[in-house]
Amino acid sequence: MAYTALITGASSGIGQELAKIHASKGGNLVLVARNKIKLDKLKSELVEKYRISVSIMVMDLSVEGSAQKIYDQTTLEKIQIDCLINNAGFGDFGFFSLTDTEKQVNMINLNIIALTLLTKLYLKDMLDRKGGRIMNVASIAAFQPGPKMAVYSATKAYVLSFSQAVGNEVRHQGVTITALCPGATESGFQEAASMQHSKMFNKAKLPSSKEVAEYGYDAMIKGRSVAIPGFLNNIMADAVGFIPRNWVLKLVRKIQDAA
Ligand SMILES: NC(=O)C1=CN([C@@H]2O[C@H](COP(=O)(O)OP(=O)(O)OC[C@H]3O[C@@H](n4cnc5c(N)ncnc54)[C@H](OP(=O)(O)O)[C@@H]3O)[C@@H](O)[C@H]2O)C=CC1
Ligand SMILES: N[C@@H](C=O)C(=O)O
Repeated sequence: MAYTALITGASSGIGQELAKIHASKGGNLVLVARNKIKLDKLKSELVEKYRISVSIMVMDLSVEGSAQKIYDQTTLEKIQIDCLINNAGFGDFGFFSLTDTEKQVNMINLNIIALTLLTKLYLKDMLDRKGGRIMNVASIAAFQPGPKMAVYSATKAYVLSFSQAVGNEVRHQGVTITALCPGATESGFQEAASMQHSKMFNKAKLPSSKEVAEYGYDAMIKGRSVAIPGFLNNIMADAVGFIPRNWVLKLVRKIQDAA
């Protein structure tokens, strides 16, 4: 029986690439996002190429009750989710006092609430079966506070902390939880976060969504707790623990001011 992965945010970027990787290994898919056209296109491509089963669920995960609806649908269709990838997320660049309140709240609902509830719902079934893989997509932004992306960085710090803690709780029960912490990556993220002109994203060469997805998928299959693509991102994540906190804040602010 093919291994089924549910991937949120599969219509673009890292999530779309994760779907392609899983399909290439013969895995079935449940793809969740808001953009039906993109999901239908990806489904057709993957079914045609790999002869796998692909279900799509068009859902705004920032809306209350959406996680339960997804779980209820896969249960109704008797789709066993062997691998849950909570990838959907977005950022918002700017001073907190000036950002749009609704967008900030939606970010918390998506990046934290939906991720937490989907983990809660599917983890129970995985524990009952004594088997399963979960990947929660955090960020390198999780390792320190982020002036001018204060809420986003805080949501990713939650994802990292939550994933490591629950992963430890279930570590001998056949289920692993991996927190993927990418740095700036080529995807639709920068447009959604109003960072199209950010120097952070206009560097000569950013890793592609495909590269990040390949790294993350491999780490998830190996059951690694934290996966940080990129040598410099790993150095940064480790260094933060040794640098005085106010220095870290000043450094991040300097980077964001240049963004
Ligand atoms: N790119 C980067 O620099 C980095 C990204 N990340 C994280 O990686 C993850 C993937 O982002 P990335 O691929 O880069 O960006 P993209 O913008 O390309 O993809 C984001 C995905 O999330 C989905 N999504 C957004 N809002 C919602 C919503 N309300 N309900 C359901 N799905 C939603 C989008 O689909 P749709 O619009 O169809 O709903 C899309 O498929 C995010 O969690 C992001 O925080 C972490 C570090 C760096
Ligand atoms: N996309 C980046 C934010 O600026 C990140 O999440 O690291």
